[in-house]
Amino acid sequence: MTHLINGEWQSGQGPNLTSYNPATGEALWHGRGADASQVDAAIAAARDAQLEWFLSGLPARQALVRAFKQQLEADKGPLAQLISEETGKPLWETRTEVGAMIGKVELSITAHQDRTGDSEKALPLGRAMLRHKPHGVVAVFGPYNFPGHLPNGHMVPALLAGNTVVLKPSELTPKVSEHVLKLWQAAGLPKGVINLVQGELETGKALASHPGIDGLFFTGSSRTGHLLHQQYAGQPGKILALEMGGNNPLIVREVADERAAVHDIIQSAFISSGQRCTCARRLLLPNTSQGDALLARLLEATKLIRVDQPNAEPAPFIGSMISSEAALGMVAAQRQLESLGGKVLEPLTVVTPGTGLVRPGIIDVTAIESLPDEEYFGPLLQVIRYDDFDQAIRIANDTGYGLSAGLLSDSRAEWDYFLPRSRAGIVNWNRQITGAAGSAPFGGIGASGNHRASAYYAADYCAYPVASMEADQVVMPETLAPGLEL
Ligand SMILES: NC(=O)C1=CN([C@@H]2O[C@H](COP(=O)(O)OP(=O)(O)OC[C@H]3O[C@@H](n4cnc5c(N)ncnc54)[C@H](O)[C@@H]3O)[C@@H](O)[C@H]2O)C=CC1
Ligand SMILES: O=C(O)CCC(=O)N[C@@H](CCC(=O)O)C(=O)O
Repeated sequence: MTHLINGEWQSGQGPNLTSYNPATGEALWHGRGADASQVDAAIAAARDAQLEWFLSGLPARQALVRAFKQQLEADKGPLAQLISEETGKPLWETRTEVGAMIGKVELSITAHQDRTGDSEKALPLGRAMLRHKPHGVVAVFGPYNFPGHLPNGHMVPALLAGNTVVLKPSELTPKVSEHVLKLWQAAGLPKGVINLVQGELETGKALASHPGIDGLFFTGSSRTGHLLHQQYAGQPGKILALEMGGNNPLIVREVADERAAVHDIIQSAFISSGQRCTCARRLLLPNTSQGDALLARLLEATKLIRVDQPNAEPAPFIGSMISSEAALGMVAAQRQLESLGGKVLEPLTVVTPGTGLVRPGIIDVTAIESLPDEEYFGPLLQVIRYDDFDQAIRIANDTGYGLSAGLLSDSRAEWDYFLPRSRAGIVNWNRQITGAAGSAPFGGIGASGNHRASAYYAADYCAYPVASMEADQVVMPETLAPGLEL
């Protein structure tokens, strides 16, 4: 059974859907996508459940998400194993993904109170109250790279605020979503409060364009986010939160600890096989002998990165990309950059044909006159050599995206110079640019997002403020406005 609608598991009525273990090519899960009538039914179920869910009160909603957290804690081994099988990410990494899902619960409870809590101020006659209300029924779209953590990052705050949810996960990771929904059910999920519709484009479009949703929370590619924005046009009353990709720069200046700099570069560029929206795509290195030395050391360290089956011992740093098609796409991207004048320094190569296992690559693109402003979503790092800091900052900002950016420099003055000039929502100094904290807001500008940051600020887009002036009785004011006689 594939879809959870109104508390019942159903088979799909849409096209066939299969998911694979990308590290082996083995099929993992079969089903059929939800067709438009099932999307309709999911939205109707969410609508029917919504008021009761909101009126159940914050303590009851907190109790459900905490019960879900307990289910996650009891199931963390199997869930990490499943995420690893369906995404190809190493087990150590999927364990951290499940840890992030668990951590999201208390963080979201705190954020809900902090960002959207109630408050009261005394007025001469009565009081001014601030409360927040849920939007109603919200659609959540998730990507494949964190199939547990990223949809969870929208759903937990949405539920706490009193919304009901229709989740459309990535078609590449349906098994993880089905499993997670079973944990929600084991936690006592009331029927209709979360509905799961699986499927590809047809399901996604039916959900995104449905007049019955009050909000759409999307994490995924910039291309899809832009399409959704167009579909949403003309509905100013509805909330749309877009978390999209990036073409993220990392600038290196003078650093004493070269080994630490190489570590931060590798963690920024290649973690999760480069399949993080925050990954560094462009490394800006000075045109100096220190820049040469750092590059040589980076190339050496990149050759030594262990790429292997996700559950191999000793553990690999990276496992498989999401699919063999994605791996071939990265080979094609490298070829394209090469044809434009890029020089391959360390080739990105497919390890086992027919799988998503690829070795990370590094390409010098300094000579390319018009470098494509593309997010190549995989382990391919573009190196750009620069002459001075201002030029480096100009190149770093020469992108329509604006998700993450970083500076590796032992100079505080350089950080103070960089920070106000950088154009991104996440800007780090002497830290890798991946691995953002859930206790901070998370989002980008330009083609990376629409100023509805998630993580700690997800609470903001899950509810709207209601301001009330209240008094316990109707009372006559002491003075009347001019011209009134009563
Ligand atoms: N800023 C952020 O927080 C993050 C951004 N991402 C970005 O996500 C991308 C990788 O994830 P993908 O799963 O490939 O993203 P994607 O954009 O292909 O898909 C995301 C979701 O949208 C659905 N979808 C695709 N086309 C649609 C359409 N025309 N109408 C309605 N729904 C549609 C998909 O089925 C999936 O559920 C990368 O670009 C990455 O940078 C990933 C993680 C975090
Ligand atoms: O939402 C949060 O709790 C923090 C955001 C987060 O987890 N970011 C990760 C992954 C984002 C991605 O690429 O999918 C990161 O910054 O590495």
